[in-house]
Amino acid sequence: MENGAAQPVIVAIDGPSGTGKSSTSKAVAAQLGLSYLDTGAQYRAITWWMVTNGIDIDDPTAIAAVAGKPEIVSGTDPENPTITVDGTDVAGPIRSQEVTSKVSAVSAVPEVRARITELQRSLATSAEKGIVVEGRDIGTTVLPDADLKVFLTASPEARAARRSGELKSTDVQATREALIKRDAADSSRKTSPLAKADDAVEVDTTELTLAQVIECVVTLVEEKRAGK
Ligand SMILES: Nc1ncnc2c1ncn2[C@@H]1O[C@H](COP(=O)(O)OP(=O)(O)OP(=O)(O)O)[C@@H](O)[C@H]1O
Ligand SMILES: Nc1ccn([C@@H]2O[C@H](COP(=O)(O)O)[C@@H](O)[C@H]2O)c(=O)n1
Repeated sequence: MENGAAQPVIVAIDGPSGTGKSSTSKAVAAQLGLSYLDTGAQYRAITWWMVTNGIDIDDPTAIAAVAGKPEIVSGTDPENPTITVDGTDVAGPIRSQEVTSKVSAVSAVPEVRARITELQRSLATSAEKGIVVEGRDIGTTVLPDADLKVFLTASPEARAARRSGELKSTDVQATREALIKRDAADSSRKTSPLAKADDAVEVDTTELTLAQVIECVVTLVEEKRAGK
């Protein structure tokens, strides 16, 4: 560019539950001065709205009929990501066990995905310096032209141990089963399933510390920017 300013860079980070997408994406965005978008939080927010408004989660037609109603707003500062529904801060409630157990059913409804995908694209294109967007279908569907695509993986055992530590739960086996069940639902849905894009760089984080994963992704972004 003429004034020497860096071009905005779009980074897509996908992968199954508990692979470190949120922790990594937030830190990479903060280090590089980019915006950050947690797309899982958006699907959780619309699920929270459905539950709060008594919509039958087992009825995709009922979900589709109201998918356009809630106004979901995501704040994209990696130091302070926010999420509101119709003006209410839902950052806490969207992490409830009830929302976690229902989000895969809601996110499988095509009308929900169309609505949320539109929001995601609009936030990505308006991020002045660029953005790190994390989810399940970012590299394959939402932002197929992203400058860098990363697909994080980790063994179910490592992911369950991490998640149990976070939730202060001692039942690692139950956590492992819940993760596997959610991944299976997210991977088998018809519309934009959880999948690795053909041109994504796969990073197995099982034996890596969070700091090592962050460093790896920052290096990948810097290499892209340098045209390597
Ligand atoms: N490489 C790592 N080593 C150890 N712990 C990690 C690593 N990466 C992430 N964690 C921890 O694992 C937990 C899950 O990480 P995180 O929420 O970032 O995963 P996620 O892929 O975004 O999960 P989900 O899709 O379910 O939201 C967090 O407590 C985080 O601190
Ligand atoms: N791009 C995405 C992101 C998320 N989902 C759905 O949301 C659920 C919650 O995601 P978390 O990352 O917050 O755990 C996830 O299980 C998916 O059902 C999605 O479909 N697409």
